[in-house]
Amino acid sequence: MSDLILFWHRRDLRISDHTGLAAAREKSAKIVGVFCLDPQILASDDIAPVRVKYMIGCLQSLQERYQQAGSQLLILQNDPVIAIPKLATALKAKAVFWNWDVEPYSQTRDLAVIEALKTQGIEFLNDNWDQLLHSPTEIFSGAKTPYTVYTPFWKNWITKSKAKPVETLANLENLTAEEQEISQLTGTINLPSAADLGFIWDAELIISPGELVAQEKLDNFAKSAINEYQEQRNFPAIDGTSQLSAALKFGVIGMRTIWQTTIEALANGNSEEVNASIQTWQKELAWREFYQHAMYHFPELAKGAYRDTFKTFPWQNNEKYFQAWCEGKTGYPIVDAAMRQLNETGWMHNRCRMIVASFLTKDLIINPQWGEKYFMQKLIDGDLSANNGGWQWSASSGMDPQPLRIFNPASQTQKFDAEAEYIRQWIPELRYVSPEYLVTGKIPLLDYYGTNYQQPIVDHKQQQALFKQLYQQQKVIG
Ligand SMILES: Cc1cc2nc3c(=O)[nH]c(=O)nc-3n(C[C@H](O)[C@H](O)[C@H](O)COP(=O)(O)OP(=O)(O)OC[C@H]3O[C@@H](n4cnc5c(N)ncnc54)[C@H](O)[C@@H]3O)c2cc1C
Repeated sequence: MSDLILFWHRRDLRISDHTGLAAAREKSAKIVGVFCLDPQILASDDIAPVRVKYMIGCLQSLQERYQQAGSQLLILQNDPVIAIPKLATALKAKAVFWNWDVEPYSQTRDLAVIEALKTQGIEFLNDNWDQLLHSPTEIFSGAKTPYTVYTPFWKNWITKSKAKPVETLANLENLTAEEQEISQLTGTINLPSAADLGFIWDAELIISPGELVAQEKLDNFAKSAINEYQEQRNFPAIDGTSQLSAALKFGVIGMRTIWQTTIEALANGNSEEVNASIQTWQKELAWREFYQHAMYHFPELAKGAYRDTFKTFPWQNNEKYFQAWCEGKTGYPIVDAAMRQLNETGWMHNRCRMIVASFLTKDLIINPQWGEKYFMQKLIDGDLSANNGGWQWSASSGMDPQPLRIFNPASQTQKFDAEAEYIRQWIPELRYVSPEYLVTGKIPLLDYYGTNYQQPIVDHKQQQALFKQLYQQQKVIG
């Protein structure tokens, strides 16, 4: 009989193209998966019910995938620092394997698990960076320091050779009947629903869970939309992007598989435009890695502004404005449409994420951390590194060298939603207002009476002048 290896899944809910599982499979055929519902994570105040529902769906699919491979995925609901070593000890596991993560909480927790395993004499392997093409310990500047600017990071990152997808887990041995009983006595449970955990999301998921769905999504994207990505990705009324962010957040698809798809697409690309489009998409994948590396090297990013000027910025933090922003009732149609898309579906188009983040910070002069947290409370793909990176970029508080980027909601709409299709989709009360008013945001007074739509809560021109003034003062103080 083979030695038992427990594989602890966290943000890698699949069995295909999985480097940690492949490493475990080289050692033994007896691999049993385990996922621990961590009460500390579930109790934090930035969890989106839609994200939990998606995750539970992915766990269900992972259970099926394990069964097909001949084994199973066990579920625990307890502090992993206690529960994982306890289960491994009870089952006399030879080793516990998992993939390493960049987030500060994960790293502290994992070190505690390692200590507990060591005291039990159980082996562990945790140095796989499955969710990245290149680990944060691989990419450094000429001065051997981590990059703080994206473009030089990309130039270096793209030159590094990338691993091929690894084989899907198969032909496994399962626990014996006796071991099954022991695992139950040690606290394994049936997979609960999101509602059982107290997270209610009644609407249909905008993105179906599971690795087979994610693979299909990738295949469909690679068949057509990737070829026009550069052109189409900025228009929120068009399905021009992959919508793979939730799958990537939970590791429902492997990064090597995604990369390989882009290489094949480039090989089949029949024009310079098509190849430029594919490379633009590759650059987005590199943004994801850049922000994860940044979080690993500068964990203080999770706590607030990176730039000194913004560490003590006099944010006005008007609660009524914040509420209006959250509810999509600012009177700025593009901002409101985007916030309503987020509230109703748990997803928002990237262009709109940038617009609403700029609006919250530069027009409403509200601390970006408020917006960052609200996004985490709503997004199906909410991810600490990407979300923090996006907010710091938009607020000008991050590592980006171009500090004052202020989006004008009207000109953004004219460029990216010129027919106001997106606005009319998400703001039903504006459906019958002429697009020419919606794109400028200058809606005739008469239309407000007919629609009940909110008049603008602030004046963009005035607010951007105020923001610039505060910024200049702050620079002098700083
Ligand atoms: C304020 C703000 C907050 C954001 N919060 C998140 C978040 O919580 N989770 C998240 O995954 N993305 C976040 N993003 C990045 C981006 O908006 C989403 O990744 C993208 O909209 C997801 O759609 P897609 O999968 O169709 O992307 P595509 O355009 O198809 O891109 C492919 C993949 O590349 C990655 N990616 C693309 N753009 C970025 C980016 N700017 N930064 C990091 N990774 C990127 C994502 O994993 C994405 O799935 C945020 C952006 C901003 C401006």
